[in-house]
Amino acid sequence: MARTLCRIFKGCQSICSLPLMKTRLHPSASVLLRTVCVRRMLTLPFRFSPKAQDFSLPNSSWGAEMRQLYEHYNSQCEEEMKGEEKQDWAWKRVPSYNRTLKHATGGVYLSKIYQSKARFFTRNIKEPGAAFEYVLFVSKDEQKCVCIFQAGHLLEGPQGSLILKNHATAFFRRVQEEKYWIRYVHGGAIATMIDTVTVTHASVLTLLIMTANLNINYRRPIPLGSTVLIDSSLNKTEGRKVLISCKVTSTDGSKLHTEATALFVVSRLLGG
Ligand SMILES: CCCCCCCC/C=C\CCCCCCCC(=O)SCCNC(=O)CCNC(=O)[C@H](O)C(C)(C)COP(=O)(O)OP(=O)(O)OC[C@H]1O[C@@H](n2cnc3c(N)ncnc32)[C@H](O)[C@@H]1OP(=O)(O)O
Repeated sequence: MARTLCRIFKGCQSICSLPLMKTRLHPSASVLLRTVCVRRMLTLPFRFSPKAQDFSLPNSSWGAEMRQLYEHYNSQCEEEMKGEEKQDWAWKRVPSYNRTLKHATGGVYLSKIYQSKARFFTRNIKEPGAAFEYVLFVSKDEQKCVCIFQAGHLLEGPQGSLILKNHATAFFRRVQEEKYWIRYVHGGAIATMIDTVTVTHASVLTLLIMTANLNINYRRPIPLGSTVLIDSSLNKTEGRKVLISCKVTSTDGSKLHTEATALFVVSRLLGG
């Protein structure tokens, strides 16, 4: 018992010594310190063990569209990193792990307590491409975040028909044929991705936040297996509140699938 408590204490000490934890907001938390945030983001990968698997890297399940978009944004990151001035990047890919606590330096003691069957919700399916396949990029000025999301078969929601209304007769004749049905992504899965993207965006701006409100309008269903873009933009910050809006569109931007606003509240620990 005493040894366990000692371990917990040491674990807390080492976690609190992370650069992340050293960052403090002004008590009012109304001013978001851009320079601090940029420095934090640039040092992000070093807080994690090199053994951790980064799930935001391409894998065999990625379709052509997903790869193409990844190359597009990733090349913008690389271009900026080629130069001597490493801080002058336009976009940065956000690494993604399935066990944040385990792989965060110093987090080992905490993860032992939870004996770590715990997995990050969007990264808890082993089979690549089966569920949430995504990669996030944040922009240099921290006002924008973009996510390329490929929705896997385990995210099945409602079913719909490929047949247009004016072809209804043909549709009813062939209603038995499976090929006339299409599966769409579950609304809860879409909400999860919106929460993930907007919370990541808000995390770039400040620390220790919670989603307080998520308001979603589903405009057009997302076909299962398809790739979409999730764009988030900062609306405003007000005291401890960070308001972000988000759109889910087709990859060419022509179809609006979902739009949302999210409110995050900074923890009282930081916000006073
Ligand atoms: C290179 C990149 C680097 C970044 C890398 C980062 C990676 C990150 C990636 C991955 C990690 C992400 C992990 C995923 C997590 C996903 C997010 C979630 O799922 S969070 C779980 C669901 N949310 C909850 O369980 C909250 C439960 N609610 C609460 O705990 C409290 O209600 C809380 C904290 C939200 C607020 O409580 P109070 O006591 O601190 O604050 P009060 O005084 O109530 O509110 C403060 C202000 O906010 C307004 N407010 C609060 N709730 C509101 C609401 N629902 N609607 C509108 N306004 C609200 C209030 O009216 C008040 O406004 P006035 O200051 O008076 O102007």
